[in-house]
Amino acid sequence: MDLTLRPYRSVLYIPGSKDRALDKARGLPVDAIIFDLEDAVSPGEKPAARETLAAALAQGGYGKRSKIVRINGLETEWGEADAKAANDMDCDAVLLPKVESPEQLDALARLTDKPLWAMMETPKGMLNAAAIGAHPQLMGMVMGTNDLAKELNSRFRADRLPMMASLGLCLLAAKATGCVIVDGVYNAFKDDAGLKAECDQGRDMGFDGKTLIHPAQVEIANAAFAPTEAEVELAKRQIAAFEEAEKAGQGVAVVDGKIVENLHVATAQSVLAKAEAIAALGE
Ligand SMILES: CC(C)(COP(=O)(O)OP(=O)(O)OC[C@H]1O[C@@H](n2cnc3c(N)ncnc32)[C@H](O)[C@@H]1OP(=O)(O)O)[C@@H](O)C(=O)NCCC(=O)NCCSC(=O)C[C@H](O)C(=O)O
Ligand SMILES: [Mg+2]
Repeated sequence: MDLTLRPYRSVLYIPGSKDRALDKARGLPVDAIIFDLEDAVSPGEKPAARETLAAALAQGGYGKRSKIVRINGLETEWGEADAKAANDMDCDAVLLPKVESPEQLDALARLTDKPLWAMMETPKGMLNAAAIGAHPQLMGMVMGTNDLAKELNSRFRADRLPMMASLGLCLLAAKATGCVIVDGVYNAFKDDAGLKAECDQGRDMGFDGKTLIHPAQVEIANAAFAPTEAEVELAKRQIAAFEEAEKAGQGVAVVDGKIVENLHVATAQSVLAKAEAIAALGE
C-alpha cells in the first residue's frame, strides 16, 4: 500500500506491559497501534515491558494495522536499549517522545533503520516543528496534547482554544513535508459526545486521525476521519463534471452551484483514494 494513502483514522495506545490489552488489540478495528514503552509503563516495569512487547509482536496477529513502537526518550536510562530492541521488533516505525529538534531524530536514526515518528508535545518542539518535519527519516507526527497542556499550563477547553497555535504549527509542518499527522488523545474515554466533537474538529483542521487510549473510542474516530458517503458521491460528480468541461474545451465546471477546477479535482481524487484504502483494510 502507498504509505501516503494508508489510513490512520484510529491510532490506539497500548501499554507495552499489558498482555491482555496487547492481545485484545489483535481483534480491534484500528488503523494503527502505538505500542507504548513510555508514559503508560511505570519505571519498574519498563525492562520487562520491552520483552513482553517484543514477544507479542513476534507472535503477530496484528494484520494490516500499522505497528508503531513508542520508546522512552534517548536521554533516559531506558531510551537507547528501547531503540535497539525496537529495531529488531516486527514493527513499522519507532516513535520518539518529546522531540524538540531534528538532531534528536538523527540520534535515533543512528540506532534504528525503521521509519521514525515524532511526538510533538513541548513548546520547543512546536517552535521547531518545520525543521523536525523536514527530517528525511520522519514519516509521522503525533500531537501529545497532555504533555503540551502541562507545559503551557493551559486549561482544558472543549473548543481547544489554548492548543490552536500548537496544533496549527504542527499541521503546517506535516503538510509542508508530506508527513502523516494524528491528533492528541481525548482523556475522558467514557464521554462519546466530547470525543466525537474533538474528532470532528481535528478532521476539519486536516489531521489524518486521532490517537486513542481505550477501545471504546475506536468506532467514533474511524467514522469521523473517513470520507462520508456524501463526500464520495460529490467527489465522483466533480470528477465527471470536470472531465465533461475539459472535453468542451473549458477549464472550469460547476457542480451544485460551485466551481470545480483542477485543484478541486485533486481533492476529489484523494477523497476517493482514501475511501478505497479504507475499504482495502477490510479485505
Ligand atoms: C484507561 C485505561 C487504564 C482503562 O483500562 P481498564 O480499566 O482496563 O478499561 P476497561 O475495563 O474498560 O477495558 C475493557 C477492555 O479493553 C481492554 N483495553 C483497555 N484499554 C485498552 C487499550 N488501550 N488497548 C487495548 N485494549 C485495551 C482491557 O484490557 C479490557 O479487556 P478485556 O478484559 O479483555 O475485556 C486503559 O484503557 C489504558 O491503559 N489505556 C491506555 C493509556 C495509555 O496508553 N496512556 C499513555 C498514552 S496517552 C499519552 O501519553 C499521549 C501523549 O504522550 C500526551 O502527552 O498527550
Ligand atoms: Mg506525552
